[in-house]
Amino acid sequence: MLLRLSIRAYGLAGKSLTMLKPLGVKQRATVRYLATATQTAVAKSNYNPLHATMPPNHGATPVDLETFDLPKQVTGTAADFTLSKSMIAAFRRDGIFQIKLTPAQSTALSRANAFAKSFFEEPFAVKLKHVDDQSFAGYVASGEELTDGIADYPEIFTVIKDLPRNDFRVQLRWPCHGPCPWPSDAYAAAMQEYMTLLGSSGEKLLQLLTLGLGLADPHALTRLTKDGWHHMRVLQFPAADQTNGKGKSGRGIGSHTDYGLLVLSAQDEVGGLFIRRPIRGENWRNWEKSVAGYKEGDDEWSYIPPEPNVMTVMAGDMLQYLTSSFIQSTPHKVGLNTRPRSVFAYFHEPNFSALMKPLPEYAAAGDGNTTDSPGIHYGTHFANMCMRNYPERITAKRVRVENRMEILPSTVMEDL
Ligand SMILES: O=C(O)CCC(=O)C(=O)O
Ligand SMILES: [Fe+2]
Repeated sequence: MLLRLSIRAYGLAGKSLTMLKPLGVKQRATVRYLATATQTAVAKSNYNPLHATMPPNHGATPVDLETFDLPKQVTGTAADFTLSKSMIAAFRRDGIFQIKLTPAQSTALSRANAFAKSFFEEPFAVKLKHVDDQSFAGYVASGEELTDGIADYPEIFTVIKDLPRNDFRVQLRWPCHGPCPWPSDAYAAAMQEYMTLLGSSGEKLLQLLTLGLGLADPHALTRLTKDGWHHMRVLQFPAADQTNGKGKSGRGIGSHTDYGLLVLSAQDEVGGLFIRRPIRGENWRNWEKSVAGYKEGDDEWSYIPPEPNVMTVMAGDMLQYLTSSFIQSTPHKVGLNTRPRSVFAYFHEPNFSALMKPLPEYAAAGDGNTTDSPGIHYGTHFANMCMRNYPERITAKRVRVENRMEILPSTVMEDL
């Protein structure tokens, strides 16, 4: 059987090879389908129907990700160590991997999804009431969020730490701190239950990364997430022909990286997520220079087919900074499909006040960071990103009117 394949890893990008045998293994990320008649040959041997969910008009390669099952507890056994090494290898090879949802997470996700759907079905005027002028939490209309200055299409409900007005940080007018404008108590309970369950996966992943990275301090990563600034975006993308015409056609969200440690994302069966695998020579530092819009139009993207009962795990900017780019944050973008699509993206983050310093074991890895670097204040990075993405939101206006960004230096805590 003759298969024409093109290998896109590193120096071989774009070159095509002729192979005389079928692929005996699962189609891996290094192999790219060409839209030719020979594709049917692939289809016969290892056709994955999920690949066909890729949104139209995208030049990308569907990939099958490595999927891991998290242990009940991470205790440093040989099995934990092997798992941690495989996860780090997957991050460095693919920029992303999957973990299985636990039965409790699946149940909580279904419940949260029912609340999400019924809120998004409310009249626009009702949804618009759920915004907060201090926290950036709540409803984001389709076309309101900007990536690289261009409107994105999903409707979003953003869950940010729900702080009462008498919390000292709200009183002191810290940027992004305030209540979450929930549609109802039941909605809040469903979202918070799901986030708590994901939080425990996030902590296990950090414990595993600590093992796999060989960190001398077993708490080097988990101490950063004490009272972590975990948040979630409940997203609903319209079908490609149901947009308001504000952004680029076919685009759901422009290419970007996310800001903190880990992104755990559960998508429905429709499909739309593309990621950029680590490519030698490509580096970015989103905290210094925006990665928004990065190489959005080229073909070097991988399509992540929507597998049931898994979450994808991507790395955020702070994990990249801590490891001096040994693990890079994962550029990703979203395409609109022929049907509406829903996603829960959960962000496992450092404490807002935490000051990131390169991990000593990785500080000299050639990324220009040393343990003497002044470090990055996560809260400043997060607030900068909110101001960049929602410049016209009532919350951003209030930040500007009250000069709240100037408060940020006083929110830093060197030792958590
Ligand atoms: O739609 C997705 O799968 C990812 C969404 C995303 O990138 C985000 O919310 O930051
Ligand atoms: Fe994202």
